[in-house]
Amino acid sequence: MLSIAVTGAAGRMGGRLIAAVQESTGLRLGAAIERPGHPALGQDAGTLAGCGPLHIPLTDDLAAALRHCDILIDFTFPAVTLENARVCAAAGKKMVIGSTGFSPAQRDELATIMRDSALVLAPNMSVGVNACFKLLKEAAAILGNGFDVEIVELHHNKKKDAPSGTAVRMGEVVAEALGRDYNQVANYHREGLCGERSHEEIGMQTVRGGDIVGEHTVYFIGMGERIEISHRAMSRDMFARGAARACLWLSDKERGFYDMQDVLGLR
Ligand SMILES: NC(=O)C1=CN([C@@H]2O[C@H](COP(=O)(O)OP(=O)(O)OC[C@H]3O[C@@H](n4cnc5c(N)ncnc54)[C@H](OP(=O)(O)O)[C@@H]3O)[C@@H](O)[C@H]2O)C=CC1
Ligand SMILES: O=C(O)C1=N[C@H](C(=O)O)C[C@H](O)C1
Repeated sequence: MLSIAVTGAAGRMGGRLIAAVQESTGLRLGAAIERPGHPALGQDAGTLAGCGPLHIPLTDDLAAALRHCDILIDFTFPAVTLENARVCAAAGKKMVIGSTGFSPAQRDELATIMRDSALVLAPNMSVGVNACFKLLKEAAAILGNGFDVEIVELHHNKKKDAPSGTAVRMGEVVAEALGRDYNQVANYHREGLCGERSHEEIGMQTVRGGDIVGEHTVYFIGMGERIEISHRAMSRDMFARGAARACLWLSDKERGFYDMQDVLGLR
């Protein structure tokens, strides 16, 4: 039985992660961590997550919590994740990371911090979105350069990063399949007399509002026809179940930097 620690335990994903861990054969919650000063500190993690008392109070002491845990699941924010990774690396523990919004430099820093351990980092842990990554690669390869690519993502009004990590990964997958450099061709902003669309660019559009869990559509727009590949998340549970699955998959990995394509055998 693997003992799992969850950071950001009182957050939107935190509760779903605790429930998914408790529901997974082979996993049990070992600790739930929140930031120092959080009003939920001391409350029972299971009760907070809505899955009944687990007699595990929320703590702000990650290092102490990790002593009796095997893997940390971290869905927080890049700067917090990097701090948590340092504590994990020092304790020789593995990580499953769902935080989004890492800069390339932060991603490199994470790889350096965790070089002697094993981690799964993925902007989206759902099976559906990971299947979409494969479909997008195939679609881009078939359609080639004859179609303009635009990506639109919709999320709730509390989301802090834009565009979503999933939308960026979708853009990277399509760009790579078309032989383009995503960082050169991504266009995040059109306003005023901005000129005609270049053929190579990939437009990235962000919508924020209400309680939308997460929706992504990639448009391949040609002359006289259009293909749309869409994913709609109806709840956060499949992200959490993906993270639990990643923990089980990591159990026999000593070191390495993986993502959900590895976990799901889609590479
Ligand atoms: N990979 C995937 O499949 C998915 C990824 N995500 C990503 O997960 C991340 C979190 O999303 P969401 O749950 O909606 O965000 P929330 O803001 O609801 O949750 C983040 C939690 O982390 C807490 N926190 C802040 N600092 C620390 C700290 N030092 N130690 C422990 N906890 C801390 C926050 O506390 P406080 O609010 O008080 O600051 C909050 O409770 C985002 O980056 C999001 O994009 C989301 C869904 C799926
Ligand atoms: O913040 C969220 O909510 C989500 N974030 C992830 C992302 O940025 O891609 C995944 C999911 O769409 C929900």
